[in-house]
Amino acid sequence: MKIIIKSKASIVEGMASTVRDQPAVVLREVSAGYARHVVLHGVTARVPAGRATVVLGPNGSGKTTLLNVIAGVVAPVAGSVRRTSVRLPAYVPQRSAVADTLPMTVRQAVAMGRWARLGPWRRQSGKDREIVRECLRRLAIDDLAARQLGALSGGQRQRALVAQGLAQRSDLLLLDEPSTGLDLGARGRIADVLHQERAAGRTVVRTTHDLAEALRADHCLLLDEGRLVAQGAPADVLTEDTVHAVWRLPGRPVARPPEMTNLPG
Ligand SMILES: Nc1ncnc2c1ncn2[C@@H]1O[C@H](COP(=O)(O)OP(=O)(O)OP(=O)(O)O)[C@@H](O)[C@H]1O
Repeated sequence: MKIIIKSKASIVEGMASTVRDQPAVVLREVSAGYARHVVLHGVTARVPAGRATVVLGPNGSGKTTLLNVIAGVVAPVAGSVRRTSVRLPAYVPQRSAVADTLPMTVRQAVAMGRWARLGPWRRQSGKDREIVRECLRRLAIDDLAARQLGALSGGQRQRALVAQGLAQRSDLLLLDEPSTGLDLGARGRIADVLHQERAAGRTVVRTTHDLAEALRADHCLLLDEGRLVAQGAPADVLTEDTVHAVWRLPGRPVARPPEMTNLPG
């Protein structure tokens, strides 16, 4: 294992075993954004299969955009994205991205996770209904199943969105800040569920602002101003120096954030 941090035109390489795992997603020189606004610049990264990966970076660094690119919601303007998963990824957006006014119950919202698998008449089978019940149970929201989604608290709604993601039964689960703003109980519940998904061999990728949570993941992608500045085992990537540099924290003599120019694999 090694990590190298140099200044401009430098290399930050977390040579953890995770980077040698089979990839679930490979991005090569990806640039992407919205209309004429390019947000990601030449991102080359790997997401190891069957592992938990966190995407970190300051506000506006491009975490959601990267997740959108992996999900296929945003197409790159340059570079390539290769997903090895057979199924479409399950994407759990930030709850602020979901309208409060959606006229549906929690059960209906979770059942939407089955839509891609339903037949032409969108009729749920007994198995679909069982999967929905199971996902409601796993997120401890079965007692809220008949409530309107818009009438829930932020934390309850977040759990409903995660349940919808699980209901898709994808082998690649993408979550945008699933724990932000949640109380300890809700965070713990979501952490447990994601841990179980990973233990079942699924690939879990989530964005977060929580360093402690990030350090518990297997793999970390660190973004700064739309560029990948480090990837590897979280303990190797999230060193004090790197964190101070990327988040521009005061009290450290780091002139500028490191820039990744070379990647393993
Ligand atoms: N739909 C959009 N249209 C135009 N620009 C967008 C859109 N979504 C995001 N952006 C811009 O892209 C840049 C990166 O945003 P993104 O949401 O990917 O960052 P982030 O790292 O997830 O931020 P945060 O930590 O605040 O959630 C920002 O400058 C943002 O204003």
